[in-house]
Amino acid sequence: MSARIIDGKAFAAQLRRRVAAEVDRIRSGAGVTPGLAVVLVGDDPASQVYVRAKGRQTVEVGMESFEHRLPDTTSEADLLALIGRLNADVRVHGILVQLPLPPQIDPAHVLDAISPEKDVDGFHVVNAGRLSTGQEAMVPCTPLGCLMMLRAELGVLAGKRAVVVGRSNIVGKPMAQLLLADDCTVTIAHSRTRDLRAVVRSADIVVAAVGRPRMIPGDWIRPGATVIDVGINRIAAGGKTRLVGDVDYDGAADVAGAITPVPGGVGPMTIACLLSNTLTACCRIHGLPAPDLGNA
Ligand SMILES: NC(=O)C1=CN([C@@H]2O[C@H](COP(=O)(O)OP(=O)(O)OC[C@H]3O[C@@H](n4cnc5c(N)ncnc54)[C@H](OP(=O)(O)O)[C@@H]3O)[C@@H](O)[C@H]2O)C=CC1
Ligand SMILES: Nc1nc(=O)c2c([nH]1)NC[C@@H]1CN(c3ccc(C(=O)N[C@@H](CCC(=O)O)C(=O)O)cc3)C=[N+]21
Ligand SMILES: [Mg+2]
Repeated sequence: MSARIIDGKAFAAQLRRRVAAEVDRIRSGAGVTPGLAVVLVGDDPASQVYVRAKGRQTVEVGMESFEHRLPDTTSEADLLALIGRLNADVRVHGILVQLPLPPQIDPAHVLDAISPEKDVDGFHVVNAGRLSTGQEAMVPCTPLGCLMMLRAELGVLAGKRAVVVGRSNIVGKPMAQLLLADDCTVTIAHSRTRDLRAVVRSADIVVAAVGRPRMIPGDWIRPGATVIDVGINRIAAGGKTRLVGDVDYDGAADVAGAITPVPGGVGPMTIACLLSNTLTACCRIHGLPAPDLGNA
């Protein structure tokens, strides 16, 4: 079998067009322009690439973009003070502090300081709690993007056996919550899981969020399964570098029913969902009906 390729770039472009249309609508209707503030501490090259892409796409959908670049010597107190100002700024509806942060800053303190209603990453404990108890939440962008692609690929997810490999607070755990909310039978695997091969082999849906290049070989995949590869791993390739996922793409594409490529899969959807979350946050803050763009 040869898997369908789930085109995350095309999905993301389509979601951005819908966001742009809604931004237009609330600007002319309510006189409100959604604004997203992105904070980058330090000069990690990968983070700079993401932050630049976010800023550009924010402007492209008609939102206001506020970028704050701080030196990697920034103190936690100074970063918390900036977050306080962004929380109070009525032009700002979404706040994202790019991770990872330099070692003198405790990410938990930072995520805690962001007003939950402006927490477009969905990393605040209030949003994690709201998601896991089935209340209206800001949903983390990466799992939300994965869910949207899975729904588009499979239709109803109820009853599917889903295996999420990875249990981080930003990807694995919220991904499992979203699949559970869509009535999947969910297994969360991690570094202490016994016989990972057999666990993965049982899945109709595999979401890989580990951070180990091609750790999941094709022969672990159940024939016809849908594979969502969250991993973004930069590896050396003939003097240059390239990105690969957590799944061996070539091997898995022979057996899977459908698979996301890396790059061009989950990554672009993550940024599109960030824009969608900013629109949602803006609508909730201003008491406007939030459009349903496939949100959880
Ligand atoms: N496309 C996108 O938009 C995004 C991509 N990513 C990418 O996704 C990947 C995961 O990110 P993140 O969740 O932040 O990573 P973390 O490092 O926070 O978590 C990795 C998880 O993988 C588990 N793990 C590690 N080794 C194994 C193993 N041998 N077998 C099974 N499980 C294992 C860990 O288990 P344990 O808990 O036991 O240690 C942990 O739960 C990375 O490649 C990252 O770059 C991340 C965010 C967004
Ligand atoms: N507060 C915070 N929120 C995040 O959502 C967040 C973060 N910190 N820190 C880092 C991770 C990682 N992440 C990615 C986003 C887009 C791509 C993406 O668009 N990738 C392209 C390739 C980009 C390239 O070529 O490098 C693709 O997969 O096609 C990847 C990774 C968001 N993260
Ligand atoms: Mg995210």
